[in-house]
Amino acid sequence: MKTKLSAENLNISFATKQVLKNVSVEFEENKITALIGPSGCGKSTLLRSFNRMHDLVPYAKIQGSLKLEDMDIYSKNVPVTEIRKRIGMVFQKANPFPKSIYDNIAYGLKINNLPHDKSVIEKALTEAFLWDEVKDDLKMPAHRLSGGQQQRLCIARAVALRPEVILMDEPCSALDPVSTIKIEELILHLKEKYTIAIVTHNMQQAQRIADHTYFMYLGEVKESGPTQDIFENPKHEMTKNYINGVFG
Ligand SMILES: Nc1ncnc2c1ncn2[C@@H]1O[C@H](COP(=O)(O)OP(=O)(O)OP(=O)(O)O)[C@@H](O)[C@H]1O
Repeated sequence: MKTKLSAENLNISFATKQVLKNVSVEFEENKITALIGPSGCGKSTLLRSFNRMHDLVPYAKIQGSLKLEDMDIYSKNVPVTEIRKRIGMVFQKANPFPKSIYDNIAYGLKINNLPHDKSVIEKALTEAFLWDEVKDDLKMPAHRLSGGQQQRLCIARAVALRPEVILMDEPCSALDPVSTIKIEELILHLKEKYTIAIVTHNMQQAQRIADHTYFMYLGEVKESGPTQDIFENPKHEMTKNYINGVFG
């Protein structure tokens, strides 16, 4: 097993509020790792720190080591554009650009000086299980797609840049059950090529797709392990209570 992405002794504060406390996590290559825990425990803050989304928050203080393989994600020598090319991100609410389906994919390729001919667009849309549904409407504004299709478009946009890691922050929480299952099938397919970290509130989802799970509480990692162990045999009472819905 190879560790693709890691955080070691990570502490993050926003002004005087400490949000992450000595967090250490490892995401293995070609695996899906779920981050679970009650609202406000710091899951999104952790995920976002991996592609430097807090850079523009002047009162954010980040201490500790974050690495993509051996590369220090916060090194002054590494441009943030390179990080975001290698570590893609998909958000809770699909956020397509106000452009056509085709241009949603082409735009990111163009600004990264990558080929953006139709075959590349087709490949990304195929990889995101969307091509067959949109191939005759590539010039249609992306916002006319359904929510689930928009989310798959955002995934296509991320995979078009050939990242190594895809971070997903509750990618299905705004979707109906059928669209959710489609995205889960897609995520399972994507792990053959990419390393995936996903924040989810959906315990069934974590069990259906994640190889490994971290349970967080009040800014700390309380327990981690193979997903099946976490759900069937949690070591801590708190993990047990959370996954059984005693609190959330
Ligand atoms: N940019 C920011 N400025 C100030 N506080 C922030 C910022 N981002 C996050 N926080 C705070 O950090 C804490 C953790 O938030 P975070 O979104 O990481 O939690 P979460 O576990 O993902 O929650 P949820 O499951 O509800 O999305 C919260 O108290 C939140 O208000």
